[in-house]
Amino acid sequence: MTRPDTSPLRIGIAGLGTVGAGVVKLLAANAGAIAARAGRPVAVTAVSARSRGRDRGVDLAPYAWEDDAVRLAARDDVDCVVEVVGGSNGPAKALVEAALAAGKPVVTANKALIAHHGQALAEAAEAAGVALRAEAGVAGGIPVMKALTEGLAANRIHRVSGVLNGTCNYILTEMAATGRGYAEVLAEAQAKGYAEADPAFDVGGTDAAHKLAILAAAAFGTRVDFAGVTTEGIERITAADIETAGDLGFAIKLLAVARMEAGGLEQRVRPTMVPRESLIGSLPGVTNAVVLEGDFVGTCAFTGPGAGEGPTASAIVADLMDIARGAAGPLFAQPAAGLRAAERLDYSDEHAPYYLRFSLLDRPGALAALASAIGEAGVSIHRMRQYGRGGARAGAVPVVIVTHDARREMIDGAVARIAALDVSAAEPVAIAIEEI
Ligand SMILES: NC(=O)C1=CN([C@@H]2O[C@H](COP(=O)(O)OP(=O)(O)OC[C@H]3O[C@@H](n4cnc5c(N)ncnc54)[C@H](O)[C@@H]3O)[C@@H](O)[C@H]2O)C=CC1
Ligand SMILES: N[C@@H](CC=O)C(=O)O
Ligand code: NA
Repeated sequence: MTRPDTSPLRIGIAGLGTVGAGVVKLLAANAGAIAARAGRPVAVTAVSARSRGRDRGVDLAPYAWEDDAVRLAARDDVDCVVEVVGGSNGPAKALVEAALAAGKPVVTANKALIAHHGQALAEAAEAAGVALRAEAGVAGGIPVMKALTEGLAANRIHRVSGVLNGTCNYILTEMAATGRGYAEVLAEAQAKGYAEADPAFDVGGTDAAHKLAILAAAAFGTRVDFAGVTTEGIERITAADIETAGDLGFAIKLLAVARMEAGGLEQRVRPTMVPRESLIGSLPGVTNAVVLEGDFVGTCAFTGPGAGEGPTASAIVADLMDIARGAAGPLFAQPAAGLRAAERLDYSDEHAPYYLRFSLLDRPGALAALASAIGEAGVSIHRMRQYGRGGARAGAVPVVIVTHDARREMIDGAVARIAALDVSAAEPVAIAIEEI
């Protein structure tokens, strides 16, 4: 029997923002427990960021500095690289490729990188015989990649769903709780370190789509198909939509769903109204949820913080500890070469009730024109409510409709007809309702 390696695992960290600084702090704060559990110390030796002098609340004096992050890969005192720079190309990709080529394991929080280049990078890691791990990149502190790679690995998973973007959940719940506006709450999420460098990735749904595509690959044994995710963000959701949803017993969530049916893969991210008291409907603040449905285990639900310094650092250090133990499993729960290409499922027949919000000029006949446009699109109305004057535009009145089950293309048809009416004062909003 060979003796276990008890020498320190020496880490080079690229990026010292919210996540990188969190990793430095966590490795220092819990060094003893980490060494005991991993069987050897995990110690930072070198770091890189854009600015050396910035105050990050951590003392960088003990660590070697590299201006060029990619050089971390070549350092003799770095055994393992942590990439927390961000971005699907540029220095993040160059560094990860250089580290793997040098036979060094990599831990990253960069879901954009993995969603775009995960297949090639995982194959490069396997060719080099080293680990590439990205737990922090998917639902932050929730150990969901580990669940798929280890605890649930014996199951065929047929559905993955949940809330995968902390910033959006923070915005939606703060707006609901405080009545504050979208822009103010988004700025607060940025200040707390939850948002991406470009928050359009959060509110536009792209970040959740990156994570969903990675989860789907690990859950279903398919290659990452980020381009196959139908994505819609929360940018057009207003405080009035959130309040009306509440009146109807619902909460609006940015729901991500991937499911495998008869070999076909559906992946979608969209604002959805879900029952307010449900697991998903009641998620507060930056909390994420991932629900995995397996053939033998049944349904497992995980909730926890999806973003922020501490939770993200927690996930990165857990990956580092697996590497220190020599026990890091494959990125996508199986060797990347064995992943099959995903066939996209045609789900155009899927029905759901929808919440529709229109803004109509307050004129005689406006409501009748709206109702007949909806009827012509083949959509049947379940409930309708007209609010008093005082819509976003002077002289405009918000009208909310809940439909019976309808296909999305029927809803899109109704929305297009109504948007073209001369009494329509603003672009309509359509949100699916799911009784999850
Ligand atoms: N903030 C969060 O809660 C979470 C972030 N992530 C991911 O973690 C990564 C980092 O995110 P944050 O720490 O929030 O970003 P951040 O913007 O706070 O930090 C980025 C760091 O990278 C450095 N950097 C930029 N260009 C560089 C270059 N060319 N060479 C070396 N360093 C460079 C910056 O100086 C900064 O220190 C991203 O991929 C993000 O998507 C993942 C999960 C949660
Ligand atoms: N911007 C992301 C950060 C974690 O992945 C989020 O808000 O969830
Ligand atoms: Na995670």
